[in-house]
Amino acid sequence: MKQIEVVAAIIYDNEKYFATQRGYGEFEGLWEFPGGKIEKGESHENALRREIQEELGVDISIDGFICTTDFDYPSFHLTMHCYLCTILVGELELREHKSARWLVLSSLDEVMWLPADKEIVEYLLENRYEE
Ligand SMILES: Nc1nc2c([nH]c(=O)n2[C@@H]2O[C@H](COP(=O)(O)OP(=O)(O)OP(=O)(O)O)[C@@H](O)[C@H]2O)c(=O)[nH]1
Repeated sequence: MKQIEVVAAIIYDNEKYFATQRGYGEFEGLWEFPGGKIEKGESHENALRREIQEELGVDISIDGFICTTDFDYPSFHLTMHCYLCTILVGELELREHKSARWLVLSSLDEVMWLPADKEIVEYLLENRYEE
């Protein structure tokens, strides 16, 4: 089966987490943590900084590793590495997503997450990551 390796940013500010809604493709309308595929030879950190700059127009600080999750979609196997991040420079701008929300922990379940992200949300709820 096809393997996809992705990095995702759990962007945190003032007790809220930044969730984005996919604007195109098979999973349009579902919510995710921004990020994307790691290119050949690229480090997780560089991939994450590049993707977040491309998608949201901001520079981030990567403050810690949260977890890696694996998920079997019908047509590919996903490995996703999640990092706790904060915004360093820039104003958030939705260049690819159709919508975004800052969610406190208790409202993380108010949006329809991509299937692979449910485990991440549970992990955040259990571990209560903070700056
Ligand atoms: N960025 C991101 N991707 C996720 C998450 N959860 C999850 O299942 N994915 C899946 O991981 C895959 C890769 O993400 P991507 O953003 O690079 O995908 P894409 O299809 O838009 O890539 P493309 O822009 O190269 O076409 C997608 O199939 C996406 O649905 C998540 O929280 N963040």
